[in-house]
Amino acid sequence: MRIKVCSLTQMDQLQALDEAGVEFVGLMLYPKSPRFLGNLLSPDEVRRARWRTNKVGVFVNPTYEEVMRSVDAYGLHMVQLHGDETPKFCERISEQLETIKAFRVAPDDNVEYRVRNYSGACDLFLFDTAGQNYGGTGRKFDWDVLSKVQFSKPFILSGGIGPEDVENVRKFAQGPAGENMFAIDVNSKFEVRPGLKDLDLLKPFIEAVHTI
Ligand SMILES: O=C(O)c1ccccc1N[C@@H]1O[C@H](COP(=O)(O)O)[C@@H](O)[C@H]1O
Repeated sequence: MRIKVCSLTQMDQLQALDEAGVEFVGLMLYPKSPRFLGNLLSPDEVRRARWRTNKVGVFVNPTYEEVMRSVDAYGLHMVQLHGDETPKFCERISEQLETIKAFRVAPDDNVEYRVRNYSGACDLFLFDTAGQNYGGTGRKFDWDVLSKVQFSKPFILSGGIGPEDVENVRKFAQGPAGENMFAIDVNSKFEVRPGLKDLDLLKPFIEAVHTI
C-alpha cells in the first residue's frame, strides 16, 4: 500500500522520508493550519531536491493563482484541495496537474452523493474525518461508510491513522472498498509537535504499510 505523510516542514525529514520510500509528502500551504509551512523551508531548495517522493501541496479554498504560484515555487507534483472547492475549480486545477479532492466525512454521510459531481474534476478522492476545522483532527471516521460506495475514482484513506493501525488498514484494504484504495495518509498521530514528525515512529509504520 502506498503512503502519504502530510505536513513536513524540515528538509532533513523530507530527505529521510524519501529514503524510506514514501510515495507522497504533503506540504501544508493553508495559512490557518498549525502545520503551515510558511517560510520554514526554502522553496528553491525544495524545488531543486532530487527526490522520488511526490510533493503534494495541501490547500484550503485557495485561489487558482495561489495554487499555481506554489506549484512553480516548490515544484509541486500534485495538489490536495481540502476545503469547499467546487467541481469547476477542481477541474481547472486538474487540467494543470494531478489533483486530490478531499471530503470530510461526518457520521451517516452519503459519500456517493457527496462525490458525485467530482468524478471528472479530479484524479483522486481523499476521505478525512469531519471536525470543527478543515483537517488534522487526529480522529477516524467510520470507514464502513466507504464499503457500500460505487467509486468512480481511487481514494486515499485519511483521518487519525496512527502507529497502531497497520492491521486495521490491512483488513480494510482486503474488504469491499479495498480495490479502490490507492494510499493511506498520515499526519498528526505521528507528530512530536505540529509540523515535526517522529521518524522513529514513522519508519517501522511505513515499512509495515508497504507490505499491505
Ligand atoms: O493538518 C492540518 O492542520 C490540516 C489543516 C487543514 C486542512 C487539512 C489538514 N490536514 C489534513 O488532514 C488529514 C488528516 O490528518 P490527521 O491524520 O487526522 O491529523 C491529512 O490529509 C492532512 O493532510
